[in-house]
Amino acid sequence: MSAIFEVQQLRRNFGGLVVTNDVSISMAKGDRIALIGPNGAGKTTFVNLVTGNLKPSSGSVKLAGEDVTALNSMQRVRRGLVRSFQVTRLFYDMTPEEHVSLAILQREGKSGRMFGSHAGMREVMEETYDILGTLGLTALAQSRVSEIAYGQQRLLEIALALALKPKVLLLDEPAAGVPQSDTGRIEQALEKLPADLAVLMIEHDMDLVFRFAKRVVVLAAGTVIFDGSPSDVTNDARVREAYLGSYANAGSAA
Ligand SMILES: Nc1ncnc2c1ncn2[C@@H]1O[C@H](COP(=O)(O)OP(=O)(O)OP(=O)(O)O)[C@@H](O)[C@H]1O
Repeated sequence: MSAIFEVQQLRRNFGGLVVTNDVSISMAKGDRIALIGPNGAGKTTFVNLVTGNLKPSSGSVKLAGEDVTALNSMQRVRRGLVRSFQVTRLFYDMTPEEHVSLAILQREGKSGRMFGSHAGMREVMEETYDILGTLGLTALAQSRVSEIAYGQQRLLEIALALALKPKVLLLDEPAAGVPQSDTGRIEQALEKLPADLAVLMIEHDMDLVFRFAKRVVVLAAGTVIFDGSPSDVTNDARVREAYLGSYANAGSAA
């Protein structure tokens, strides 16, 4: 199958430090990939390079065959390369329904005006409730964000990303800060993401990684040291070494 998303030889130096070392990753429609690695491996830097928040020293990013390396992050979003929003960008006095419908209107370049037409409004509301349903948020559609649990706020971030109609969705630690008792809800929501959407997830919660991912890519010191099946990753000698090294150095690991 042809790649919907192709990163080739992406490299980023900070002074003499190579933080992203010629990373290549290719994704087809419907892929479910987890990007893991010890603390400081370069995962966040990689996502920032891919989204256009950071300029690479060399290498390229292609989306649906188009080279987007020279485009800024908004231009990439418009073409379908979307990263989940951060909870800090939610408005606590607004409802999930308002957040998602406004994101759809923004995508359509119609911020607010479409509410003038009944047909237009109905379409926006149908799409809003489809997306909220996918993420299990329908019952909370009209609650204030300040009243809903943190795990559900994180699901709303993903809802906002879906409202932008992504081809490729980058999820930055969707379970971070979520109590263990609520991670099942995140897992169920991720299972219901559109089947043809390509999803790359950075996550430290290994249970979630193993349940979600069909493929795991491991970064260590900016380099891809493993790209393969979840069943093989735990037995890979380089991966074990990278994690053991990070335990020894930092006392913790992803
Ligand atoms: N702007 C910068 N200038 C210099 N060094 C940087 C900069 N940004 C990141 N680094 C370094 O790049 C390395 C990778 O950092 P990055 O945050 O991408 O790792 P990470 O895998 O996301 O880590 P974590 O899992 O802890 O979030 C680290 O050594 C970090 O100190």
